[in-house]
Amino acid sequence: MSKNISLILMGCGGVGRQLLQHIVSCRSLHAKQGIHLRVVGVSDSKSLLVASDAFTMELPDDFLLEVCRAKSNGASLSTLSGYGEFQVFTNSESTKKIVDVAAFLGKSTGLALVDCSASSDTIPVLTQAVDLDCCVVMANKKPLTSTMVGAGLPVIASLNRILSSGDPVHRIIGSLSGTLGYVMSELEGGKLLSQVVRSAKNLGYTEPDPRDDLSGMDVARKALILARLLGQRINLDAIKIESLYPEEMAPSVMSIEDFLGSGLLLLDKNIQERVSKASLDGKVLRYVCVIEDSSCEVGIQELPKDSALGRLRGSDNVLEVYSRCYKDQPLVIQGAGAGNDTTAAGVLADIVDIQDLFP
Ligand SMILES: NC(=O)C1=CN([C@@H]2O[C@H](COP(=O)(O)OP(=O)(O)OC[C@H]3O[C@@H](n4cnc5c(N)ncnc54)[C@H](OP(=O)(O)O)[C@@H]3O)[C@@H](O)[C@H]2O)C=CC1
Ligand SMILES: N[C@@H](CC=O)C(=O)O
Repeated sequence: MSKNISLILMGCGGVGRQLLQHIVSCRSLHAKQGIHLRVVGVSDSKSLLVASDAFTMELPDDFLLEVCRAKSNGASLSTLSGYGEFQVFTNSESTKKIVDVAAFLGKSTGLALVDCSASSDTIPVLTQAVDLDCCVVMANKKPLTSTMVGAGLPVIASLNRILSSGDPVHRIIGSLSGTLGYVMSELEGGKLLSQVVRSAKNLGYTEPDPRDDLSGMDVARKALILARLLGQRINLDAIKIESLYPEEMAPSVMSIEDFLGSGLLLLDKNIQERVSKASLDGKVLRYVCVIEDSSCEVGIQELPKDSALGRLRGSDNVLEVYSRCYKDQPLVIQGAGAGNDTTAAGVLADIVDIQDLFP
């Protein structure tokens, strides 16, 4: 008999939909592993669909695939009402219902809230769910306690392993943004910033608003998660962050359409000059986070072309970890750092990892 892992998925964008597809396609693998992922609810920014009786029922696989189809076509989840045995809740009702289900399942069968949104609006419900003995698994970094640093890469798991062996980590330098890794490496080939940012968005690497990446905020959130893991007691405002666009192009001033259409073009020249200047010294630009002792900062650095970070291509993340054991030669973690498939696979691995917390 399989162990059931009940879950509610919040967010059916690129990552959330891919996660549902992975869950469905891994059914026989999971059956061999003695587990069954029971999806009892899914939500987007406007609605929640939840099995009529979350204790005994789940959303069937054909319905989960229908959710993926509808959401890829840009429809809201509420358009699926009438498809099967589930209830539909909207806006504030959704939060209340998730908390109800969490209260009911948290202490009985167990429940994981899986946050694949890109919103900080989920924080209150996540907090309440944890208080109700539920687990949380997050691709979303806005709650700042996510396990999602480096998309599907084993960054946090590796650091936890080093730290728990008593090996103190004293420095981390890394390119932790799939978007900015891709952007910086493509600029070397002479492409324009405006061109490569649009490609990164089309490839699914960027946040819904690419300014979340270009401002350095997405990297800063990941850096904060790592800095805290190393014991730094800091908040985001303690991190020095270099933004790649000026204040007058901030989301509060300029719409995303204007930014992508005209704002970005104004940034092309400056960054091209920086790329050319670095190249004269045999260097390349990389947007990195540097965490050491009690400091944490994120921004552009000129790095040797033939270093691990300098060789980075595409949306890879590269992280160099220096500790007592990895003193002269760092531990290097590298691989795809963005993309729906790899990120959803990482989320799925995190869900499977918490199976021991379910009865
Ligand atoms: N894509 C990647 O490579 C990586 C992404 N991540 C993280 O994964 C998360 C998801 O990314 P991605 O799928 O690309 O983003 P998308 O913008 O494609 O999807 C976001 C989803 O969240 C939904 N949503 C927004 N607010 C809420 C809310 N309050 N409650 C429930 N759902 C909500 C949106 O609803 P609606 O459909 O109605 O708009 C949408 O379905 C982000 O936090 C991102 O930082 C992490 C690592 C890599
Ligand atoms: N927008 C992010 C997605 C993953 O966190 C990135 O580019 O790294």
